[in-house]
Amino acid sequence: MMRTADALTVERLSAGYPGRPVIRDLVLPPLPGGAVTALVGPNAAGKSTLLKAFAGLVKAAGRVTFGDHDLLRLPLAARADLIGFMPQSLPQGVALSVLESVIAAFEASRPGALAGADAARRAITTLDRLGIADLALDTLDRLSGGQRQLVSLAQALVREPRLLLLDEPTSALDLRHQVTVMEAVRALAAEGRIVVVVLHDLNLAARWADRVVVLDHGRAVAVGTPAQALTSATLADVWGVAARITLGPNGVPHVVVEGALDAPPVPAAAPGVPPENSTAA
Ligand SMILES: Nc1ncnc2c1ncn2[C@@H]1O[C@H](COP(=O)(O)OP(=O)(O)OP(=O)(O)O)[C@@H](O)[C@H]1O
Repeated sequence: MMRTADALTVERLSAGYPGRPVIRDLVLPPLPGGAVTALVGPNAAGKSTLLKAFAGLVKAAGRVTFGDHDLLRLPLAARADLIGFMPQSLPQGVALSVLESVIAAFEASRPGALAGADAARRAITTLDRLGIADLALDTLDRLSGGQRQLVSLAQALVREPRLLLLDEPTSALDLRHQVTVMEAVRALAAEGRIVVVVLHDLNLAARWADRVVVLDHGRAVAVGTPAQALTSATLADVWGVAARITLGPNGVPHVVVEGALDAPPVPAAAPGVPPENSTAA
């Protein structure tokens, strides 16, 4: 039975690479179980580094607690038991079938937990949940970019982790698959998990996340509901764009980017060029 009271707390977290500090003294309000948190911010803000710090894949100092666990001091095997991490890209050159790769992802973290047939059943259920059971026997190397992304997500989900860290799970997906993935993300959170998802599409974040953390230069510059965190002022300060934000009837903000703040004005259409959709006389 999933414990729903667990929250992820981050206190004075610093993380980075040798000679390259990225996250500095980060403090976040507790991220509760059952909620989807979108992590947004410009390129190189430190979003992937933060997820990797939670997962134990980069050097980190400070304090991150998850329920009773002191995450940064937990041995990697114990962390792998709690956390499902979907990286930005799937490694190339792996000659496994989709199904074999998802079974392998399960067995890597829970060796011997299920007999072969049960592990296979679980892997197929996971593929089915993401609408890609028909890819089960395809070789990883022959998949499209979007299919690879869905398989990578299946590898993170198959262990049913309590903390799910997804790095841009929708960046290569068509509209229909974006919805499939975000619905799956919401369903996973509804089961009591904590989901932290890196997204570049702010409207996707606004539509699907309960809260948004805006990261810039390794610091959280806005945290709150989508409407609180995604303001014109934040988009100007952090992304350098002029944006109009409208609020839908359910309070969900919609972001329309009008241009770069330092860009020259867009020239008017040249005279004599018929507007689109007009029929030339
Ligand atoms: N392995 C590494 N070694 C050294 N520096 C790295 C390494 N990986 C990332 N960095 C640096 O850390 C900083 C943050 O990178 P990170 O990948 O966390 O950003 P991000 O917010 O996820 O960016 P993006 O939106 O472009 O994916 C960048 O300046 C990057 O160059």
